Amino acid sequence: MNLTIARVRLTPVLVADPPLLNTQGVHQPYTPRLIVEVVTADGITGVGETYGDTKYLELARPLAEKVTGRQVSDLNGLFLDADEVAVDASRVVGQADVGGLRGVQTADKLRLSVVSAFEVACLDALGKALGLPVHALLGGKVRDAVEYSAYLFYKWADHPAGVPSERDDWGAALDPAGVVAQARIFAERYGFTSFKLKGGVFPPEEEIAAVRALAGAFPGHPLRLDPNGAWSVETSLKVAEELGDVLEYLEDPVLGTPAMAETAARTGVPLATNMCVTTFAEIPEAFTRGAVQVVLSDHHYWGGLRNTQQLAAVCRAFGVGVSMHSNTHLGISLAAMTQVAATVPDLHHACDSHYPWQSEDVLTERLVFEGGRVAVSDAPGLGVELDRDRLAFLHRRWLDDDDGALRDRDDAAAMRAADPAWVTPSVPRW
Ligand SMILES: O=C([O-])C(=O)C[C@H](O)[C@@H](O)C(=O)[O-]
Ligand SMILES: [Mg+2]
Repeated sequence: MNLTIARVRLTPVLVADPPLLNTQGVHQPYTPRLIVEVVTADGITGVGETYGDTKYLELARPLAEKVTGRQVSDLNGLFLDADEVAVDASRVVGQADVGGLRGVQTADKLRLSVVSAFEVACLDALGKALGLPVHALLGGKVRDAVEYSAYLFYKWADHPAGVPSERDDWGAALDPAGVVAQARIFAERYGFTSFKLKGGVFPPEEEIAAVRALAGAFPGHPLRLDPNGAWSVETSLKVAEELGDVLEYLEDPVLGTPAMAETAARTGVPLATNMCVTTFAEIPEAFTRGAVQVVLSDHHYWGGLRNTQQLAAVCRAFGVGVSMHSNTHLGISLAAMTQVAATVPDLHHACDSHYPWQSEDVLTERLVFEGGRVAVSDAPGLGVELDRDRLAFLHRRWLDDDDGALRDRDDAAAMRAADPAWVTPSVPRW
């Protein structure tokens, strides 16, 4: 068996995204993703996926050259290669990813976000070569299905008039009744039993009312609210007091570890994060100060599936819970999330997934949620197959975006299509 990486194919794509609102603005009608394929000398292809914005592509290209010739089993070597890829300082100095929705931006985090897709692709290829599922390469599954939560968004019915986009059938959700209606669709279509509302869009009283309405419609179900750091400590404490009886956790109510620590010290409501702890370097301060009770891992920026396992082990040592963050990903990443989540013993919260919002995919068969869960595939590798026609179609859309307006996610720019005066709000917004 020859496991040498003979070539790497990088395919940036643009996939349809509905008009989902967050504190920065609104999702653009198409969002960039990067599909990574590693092909072994024996012709086995492994697939991975990550963020597709230009700064990720810029690193993926030299990394693809560097790893050619390595074994797909040489995952540690892959990370050494990634360490050597130069990052343009202007990409990270003073930058925060997607206007701050995913925490600090550092050169290492950028590298990890890219190499994670290569790691997943290598594991997929290795699993296919050995006839083993990825979870077996990670030590074996401890569960047969992984639970996900419904990811509710405030949402317009359509993208602004005149902006090319794909229609979706979700309708608008701009008030408590709309949020509950959206949650019912999630429950009916996918069987989700826990619900996360992306907040930071409307004044906190309106979002409190929406969560109350959800609690009334789904009594006893776990609920979460995530304003992406849009609130002050005092506002966060008020929300915690008003919703403490129905919240599983509050996610990133305030920005930064000091403010999270202050909030955590003054409420019994657990705090979760995918913003103040997004790298190993941020763990010591946050954990010793008790700033977070749940870390939402994201295998893309934490640097792959094995780093996700390591993060879970560190969290276990500190008595901090672990779950998963998600962002406009396709089926390859959902399969990867499911494979690694299946191996994490203490996974006590349903994972986030944007997948139901992504009507387009690059797979021959979409992954399925049943009873809010994705079954853990035991097929070799990730257990997914690329649909080359779909991949080519979505790549063609990326190529056709010749002014590059959609190649870098910009929620504030998308908002300006509806409201030309929109500027990214400074935080705390409330
Ligand atoms: O949990 C989160 O904070 C996210 O998923 C961040 C994302 O960027 C989300 O807010 C979005 O896509 O609008
Ligand atoms: Mg979040």
